[in-house]
Amino acid sequence: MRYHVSSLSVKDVTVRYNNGHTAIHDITFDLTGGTICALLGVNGSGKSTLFKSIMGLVSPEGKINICGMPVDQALKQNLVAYVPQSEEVDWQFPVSVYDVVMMGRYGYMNFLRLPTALDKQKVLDAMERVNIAHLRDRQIGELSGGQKKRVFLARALAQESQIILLDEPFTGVDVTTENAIMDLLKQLRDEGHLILVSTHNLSSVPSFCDQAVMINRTVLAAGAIETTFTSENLERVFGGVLRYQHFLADESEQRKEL
Ligand SMILES: Nc1ncnc2c1ncn2[C@@H]1O[C@H](COP(=O)(O)OP(=O)(O)OP(=O)(O)O)[C@@H](O)[C@H]1O
Repeated sequence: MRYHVSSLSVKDVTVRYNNGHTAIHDITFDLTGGTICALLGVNGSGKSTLFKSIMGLVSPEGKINICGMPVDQALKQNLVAYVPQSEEVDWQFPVSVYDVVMMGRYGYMNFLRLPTALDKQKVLDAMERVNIAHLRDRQIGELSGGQKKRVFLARALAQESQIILLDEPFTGVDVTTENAIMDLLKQLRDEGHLILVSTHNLSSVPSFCDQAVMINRTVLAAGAIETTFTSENLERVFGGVLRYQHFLADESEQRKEL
């Protein structure tokens, strides 16, 4: 049982990569537990860079506070779990589904990494919760896109972190898996977790997210979904891309009427 109130505070965060490119600048927002927040922005707007900053994988200027602690301290306490974009994973790496989910328990083990009975039970529970227990001995490269996503979700569940970051969890998954992932995120939200999820699937955002942070290298809009997920803000963030989506929706409505 954890007694931390989960919170994430990002203040004036700027990331310059080694090639001199400023990927994000002056990003500021605050979130507290029991929420699902969508992180929205076009390709290259800096969503993954922001996740990497929160995970301590890049060193930003500015300040990130997790449950009242600096990033390195929060990571040592297993307070943040990360579900990466599929492109960032080496699927040829020879590990089984069970091995990947067990990685979520590494932060609880000593340097010998010998799992206890509790670690093994948590891994089994996590696999069952996302319905991949039957795949436990499969090599991760031998899975479908949706199954791969579930494996990394299970790793995050096994880690039992208060804060869960998901980078495009719906890319390449079918509608059934997408709904299953959304239901799981809602359950975790109701259990008090703080969930930050980047997605290009705008149509599902209002039905499962409570808040949104919209970025294009810096924050363009942030707040409750009712006040932030407006056509005006979406136009600012997505511009012509969104107009095209509307056009397609209108077209399919017309087809139904014929
Ligand atoms: N390691 C790197 N070195 C230099 N520039 C980088 C690096 N990683 C990302 N960038 C650049 O930083 C910017 C933001 O990239 P990032 O991957 O954070 O965007 P994103 O919003 O996650 O995009 P997408 O929706 O396509 O996944 C882009 O212009 C990208 O080219």
